[in-house]
Amino acid sequence: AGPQVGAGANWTNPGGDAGKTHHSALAQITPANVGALGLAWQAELGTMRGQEATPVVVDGVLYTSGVAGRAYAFDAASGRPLWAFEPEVDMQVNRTTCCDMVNRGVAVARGKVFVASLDGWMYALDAKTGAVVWKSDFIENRRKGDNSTGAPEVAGDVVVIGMGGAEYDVRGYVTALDLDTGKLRWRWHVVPHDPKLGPQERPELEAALKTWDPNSRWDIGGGGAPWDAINYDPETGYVLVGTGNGGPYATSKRSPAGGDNLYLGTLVALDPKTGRMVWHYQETPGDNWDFTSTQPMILTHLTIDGKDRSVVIHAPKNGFMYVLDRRTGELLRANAIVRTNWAKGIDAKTGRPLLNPAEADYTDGPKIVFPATTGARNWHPASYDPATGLYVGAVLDMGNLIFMTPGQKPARARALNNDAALIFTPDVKAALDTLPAPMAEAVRRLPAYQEALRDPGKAQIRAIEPLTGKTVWAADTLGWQDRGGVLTTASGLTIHGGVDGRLVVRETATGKVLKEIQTGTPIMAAPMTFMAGGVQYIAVAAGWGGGGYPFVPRYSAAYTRGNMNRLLVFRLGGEAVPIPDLLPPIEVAPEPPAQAADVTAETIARGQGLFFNNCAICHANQPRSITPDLRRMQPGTHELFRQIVLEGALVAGGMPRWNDVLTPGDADAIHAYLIDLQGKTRADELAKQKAGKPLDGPSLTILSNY
Ligand SMILES: O=C(O)c1cc(C(=O)O)c2c(n1)C(=O)C(=O)c1cc(C(=O)O)[nH]c1-2
Ligand SMILES: [Ca+2]
Repeated sequence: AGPQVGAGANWTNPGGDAGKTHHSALAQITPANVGALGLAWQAELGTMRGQEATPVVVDGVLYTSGVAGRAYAFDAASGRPLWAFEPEVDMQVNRTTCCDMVNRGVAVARGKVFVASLDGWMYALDAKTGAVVWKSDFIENRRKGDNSTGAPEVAGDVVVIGMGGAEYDVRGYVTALDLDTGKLRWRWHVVPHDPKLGPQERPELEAALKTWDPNSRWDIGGGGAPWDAINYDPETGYVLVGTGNGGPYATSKRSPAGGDNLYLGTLVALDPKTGRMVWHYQETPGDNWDFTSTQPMILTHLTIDGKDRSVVIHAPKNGFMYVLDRRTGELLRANAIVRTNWAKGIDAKTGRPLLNPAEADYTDGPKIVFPATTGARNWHPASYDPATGLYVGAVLDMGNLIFMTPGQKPARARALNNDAALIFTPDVKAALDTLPAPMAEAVRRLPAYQEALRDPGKAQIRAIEPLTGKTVWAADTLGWQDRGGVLTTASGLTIHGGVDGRLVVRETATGKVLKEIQTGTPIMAAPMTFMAGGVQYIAVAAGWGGGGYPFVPRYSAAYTRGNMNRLLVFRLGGEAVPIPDLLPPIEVAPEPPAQAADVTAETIARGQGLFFNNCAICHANQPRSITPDLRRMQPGTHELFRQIVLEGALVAGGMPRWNDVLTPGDADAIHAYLIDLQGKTRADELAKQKAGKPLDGPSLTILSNY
């Protein structure tokens, strides 16, 4: 492939073109006529979980994926459904999914559509019928918390897929399966295994081992899960992979003697024939902060110091924007795009960050670290527009308070082992009152606390010069949970969504808004564009979810109108989008049943501990959460509580069974805690109702663990 041209009539993979630039060469829709943009067709996806996939269009057929690895095919012009596929998913996997049941897209090649299910099976479907041609289990160790949310990537005659679970107990890897048969061709592990178990699988892992304490927490797995970005680069023939964060989070727990802990937080180039590593560049040596490098990559050409260079542009979670030579991994540029206090910069000579442990190592006490674990960037695809030279994407300039409990704990199988608590800077001030007094005092003394008060954070759609990191324009979104994917077109348009349900069209050069369409469903996924029957269309998946999904922001259409997941397709001269009705006001929590006779204050306290250890990552107990608000359980749910928690009575709906870790006594203690909480919630809400106040006040503090 030569210089970047962008996608044409077809949009052949979720990134659009071979470089995954999310840029289109199409120009039928222009700044002059975009005022006439309206709905061409829509498809309801029958779920209220998140949508993150960018659709693919090949010769008039639109293929895409949805919740837990469902796949769909539509006639791209008319929206006529051609087929739909729903994998049989073992919902026990939800015990180790940090960030909802999302899926980021399909691959299409050789008459087949490839999609990976949440529980780690690759499905090759007949592109014409949706029938399963083969399926292949790509999880290495089913006793661990491995799962899958990413899109498969075709590289020659293999399909490559990553996995997730680095907040739990996994050792990360990518897997290559034979395109025609699904047979395992190779696997590349991100981090070494316990050296006591014998030689490493590959020479590059023997090299990596030298950067780990021999007494690392191998039992927890080390992490590194490459859960999103994988790019096959036809120009070099390499597969580029962005690897994930360390597990547990803190280096001092994971690898007590320190070290870079290769290949965490790294871009690696692999040979797709063998899986052998060709080069690597570690963006976050010795990751402490869930700084994954799994964020989407863009492959293009840039003129640097007068020379044309084949580059990868990468802005991972850690707050820097990197430009690397994609043949060699040589660092060409690195600039901070947000506040970063974990590193003072990147040394251009060595390519290494200038680490700042005084401000960011939380081994001996709480720290406020910029950026937050949510990342300066996350999975939301950005776009590179070659005409203006602008990288346009969602950027979050925010930090978090991070702290951990002292000492080492035993690993818990298929459970959270990240061992760090997080409070985002917009909530830090309010949250200090809930912390033990000495910790709150320590936080108040941090220089970064003043910074958090001065500017708790902002989320923006920004246009950035990749070589300088300089922002050319920025548009505020509604809050840190309002982040979205971006499309640019050769006609000078930038298109993105908002979680309040708007589709926004801007002028790429200036950011000026040219058109807004209210859809009534939150839009986080990236819009894409294609031609069918001589007409240019713009398609986007709509639905709130992903990391932090149980905390539905008040400003999102998920909160005000439900979260009716849809695929929305637009064209010039289209119609108004049908908008879902407003939800009725929240009702007072129903009266809970009486506590069992033997319940004491200790039972309730024990139940609360168990709840926060096992349940709270999904059940945030927020009004209008996607997972049930357990302060509002109906009598029937209370009656079935043990069956639901221990026997899997609601497993089909996504609620796993827990009888392997919780005893009936534990389940009863959790129930006692929830009955107590429901009673208090009801009393509080009755008082509010009496005072004529709304029941859903300002958003509660977010204490996240992902
Ligand atoms: O470490 C991991 O294995 C892992 C997996 C995932 C995922 O698979 O979605 C996310 C993260 N980490 C993560 O740190 C993160 O911020 C995140 C956001 C999202 C999302 O879909 O919104 N997924 C994930
Ligand atoms: Ca993670």
